Amino acid sequence: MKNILEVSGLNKSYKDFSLSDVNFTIPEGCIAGYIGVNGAGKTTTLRSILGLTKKTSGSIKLFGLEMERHEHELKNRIGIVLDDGCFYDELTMSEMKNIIAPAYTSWSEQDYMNYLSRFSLNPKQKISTLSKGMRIKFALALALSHKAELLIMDEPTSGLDPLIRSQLLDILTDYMNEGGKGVLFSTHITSDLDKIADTIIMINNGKIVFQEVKDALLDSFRIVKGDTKALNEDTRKLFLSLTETQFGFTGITNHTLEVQNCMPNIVIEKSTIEDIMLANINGGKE
Ligand SMILES: Nc1ncnc2c1ncn2[C@@H]1O[C@H](COP(=O)(O)OP(=O)(O)OP(=O)(O)O)[C@@H](O)[C@H]1O
Repeated sequence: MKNILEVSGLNKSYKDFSLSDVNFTIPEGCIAGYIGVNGAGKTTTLRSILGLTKKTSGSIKLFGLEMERHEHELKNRIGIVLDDGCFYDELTMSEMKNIIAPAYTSWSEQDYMNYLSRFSLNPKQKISTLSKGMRIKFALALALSHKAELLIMDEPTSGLDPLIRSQLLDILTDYMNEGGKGVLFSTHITSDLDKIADTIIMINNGKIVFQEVKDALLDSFRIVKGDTKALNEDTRKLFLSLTETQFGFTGITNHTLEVQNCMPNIVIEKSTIEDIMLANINGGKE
């Protein structure tokens, strides 16, 4: 399978924060969820990929081509939805579109009009009067109207109501069904990824913690509940994170079989992506 995006050895240093040796790939046909808590380095990664932030070192390849050497051609093939929007507030959506569309060689006015209608957006409305959800829909309409093969979206669902979030997820599903596409979607609302992501990439404190196929990831971690008497020096080591109260313990493990074998009277439940993300931060074990 071809890789749509390859990030290798990406480093970026600010005064108080560094992205350190960030590596991940997005193969064709993959929706990758890029997760991490506030300040983990998601936006810095996405902006570095897009050349909006100057990286310290590393290689970004899109469709097998180096971003630095083929920036103009490659940007034509990417749809971008950033949380700050980068729009001129005093313009209408139609005027803003007239500035953006000529930058793309494969702009489709028909697709654009279809998306505006699907999103119930009026092209004559001023950008300053758009709600947050409307701004994101407008950014998405622009991103999807030039036959982009990779969509890069920074927190597209944050601040959106459940109805708009669910519409966005439907649109991404339709987009992927066209074939040959990829999506990199940063978020801390991990429940959206339960529905649509194929791969989960987690970043914490500027470092990649894991890149895993979502189903395999969800399969490998389990929540375990039981009496604290079952905890001892050895069994504690089987957990990434543990919470203990007077009523018992709750832990998250990726050693489920061992836990089952050596801990009696426990309850084992499935974990969510959020449980796994938090365990990888709070547990601190690698
Ligand atoms: N231009 C900058 N100059 C200095 N530090 C910066 C700059 N941009 C970001 N940072 C710092 O880099 C760190 C990572 O920020 P970043 O925006 O990448 O995180 P994030 O994971 O996207 O967080 P959030 O979910 O809150 O958007 C933060 O500590 C932030 O303060």
